[in-house]
Order: sequence, then structure tokens, then C-alpha cells
Amino acid sequence: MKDLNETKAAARKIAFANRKAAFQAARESGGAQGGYLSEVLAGYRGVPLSGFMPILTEIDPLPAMAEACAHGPVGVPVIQWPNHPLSFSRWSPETEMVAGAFGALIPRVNDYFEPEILIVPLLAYSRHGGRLGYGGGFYDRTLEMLRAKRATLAIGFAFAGQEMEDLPLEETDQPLDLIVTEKGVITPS
Ligand SMILES: Nc1nc2c(c(=O)[nH]1)N(C=O)[C@@H](CNc1ccc(C(=O)N[C@@H](CCC(=O)O)C(=O)O)cc1)CN2
Ligand SMILES: Nc1ncnc2c1ncn2[C@@H]1O[C@H](COP(=O)(O)OP(=O)(O)OP(=O)(O)O)[C@@H](O)[C@H]1O
Repeated sequence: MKDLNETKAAARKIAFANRKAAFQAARESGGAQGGYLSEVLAGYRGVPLSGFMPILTEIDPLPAMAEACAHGPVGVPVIQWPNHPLSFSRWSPETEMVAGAFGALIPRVNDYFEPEILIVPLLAYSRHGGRLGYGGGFYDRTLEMLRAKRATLAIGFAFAGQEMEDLPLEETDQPLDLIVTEKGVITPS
């Protein structure tokens, strides 16, 4: 167990550096980041969706989320307690936001709902649908809870440069159904 934690910590260090490089390259090229995400979401109009408020060097899903708002409910994650699933509160570009735990913005007034599609932030992904996050286990617990109730689609959204081949995984890691980057769409194999 200690070994896996150490392996994950080492992978996170590499993943942070990879993501930072990809973020800076994307900023310098000024190219669009969310075109493929918009395209994928257009196939699920009206389905309750969660995005995320980008922090640090995360890729920006906000334009695609704003488009989806025209067709159905869109929300963002809100941390309730450590070691508990996330809740999702309704969001639109006009929603008044305040700082939440760990730096991401959350709506000032909560209006909770359960999304059926989650755009999932991540540090690193693998082509097999593996995902490495910050280590809170929030998305793993959330996806486990939602998937026990109904079919739930987890879409990892990341820079292409965040791919890692051999991600350390454990029993509780929930797989990604699809990975969308600024360069294309990956169906996990
Ligand atoms: N934009 C965004 N919002 C999000 C997430 C996310 O990954 N991205 N989350 C996804 O879960 C949740 C909160 N994010 C988290 C951020 C940090 C840690 C955390 O445990 N950080 C450690 C060290 C991280 C490191 O540097 O290795 C710490 O602060 O001690 C947990 C959850 C909900 N909102
Ligand atoms: N469904 C679950 N039930 C119990 N423990 C869990 C569950 N999911 C994850 N955990 C535990 O939470 C801890 C953190 O998990 P992990 O390292 O996979 O986080 P992460 O996916 O990188 O983070 P996040 O999802 O917050 O971005 C691990 O100790 C893991 O065993």
C-alpha cells in the first residue's frame, strides 16, 4: 500500500511537470483548446452535465460548458467533506462564484443536481482510460456513487501532452469512458 502511494506520488510529480509544459505551449500557440470537447458534447444535448472551474494549469472547459448551458443543466463540483463524493451545483456563465476548498470557484448559492456526464479534470491519463488526479479520491468516489445509480459517462479532458503510459492504478480507480484533448478524441482500449 505504501509502495503504491509512493508510486502515485512520483507519477504526480512527473504529471504536474508534463501538464505545465502543455499548458504553456498551448498558451503560446493561442490555439483553441475545447473544439473537440464541444463536438463530443453536441452528441449529448440536454443530458445533465458537469464541467469544472479550471485551476492551476488545467485545460479550460468553460467555452464548451457555456455552449452546453443552452441545451440542458450544467454544473461544477463542490467538495462537501474529505473522503466523500463531490456534489454538483448548477452553473452558467452568469452564476456568481466564490472561492471553494482547494482553490476552485464554486457557486455562491448552491443548486444541486446529479450529472449523467462528467467532464473530469486530471493530472495524467492513459490510453486505456486510466486517470491520475490530485490524490483526494474525489472523482473516484463520485463516479462509484453515480455509476451505482445509473449509466454515467466520464470524459477526461486534458492536454494531449498529459498522456502517461504506465499509470499506477488501484481497485478504487474509476475508468474514463472517453478522453478528449485539444488534439482529438481517444476511445480507451
Ligand atoms: N478544477 C478542478 N476542480 C476540482 C477538482 C479538480 O481536480 N479540478 N477536484 C478533483 O478532485 C476537486 C478538488 N480538488 C482537489 C485539489 C487538491 C487536492 C489535494 O488533496 N491536494 C493535496 C496535494 C496535491 C499535490 O500537490 O499533490 C494538498 O493540497 O495537500 C484534492 C482535491 C473538486 N474541484
Ligand atoms: N470509492 C472509494 N472508496 C474508498 N476509498 C477510495 C475510493 N476511491 C478512492 N479511494 C481512496 O482515496 C485515496 C485517493 O485516491 P486516488 O489516489 O485515486 O485519487 P485521485 O483519483 O488521484 O484524486 P481525485 O479523484 O480527487 O482527483 C486512495 O487512498 C484511494 O484508495
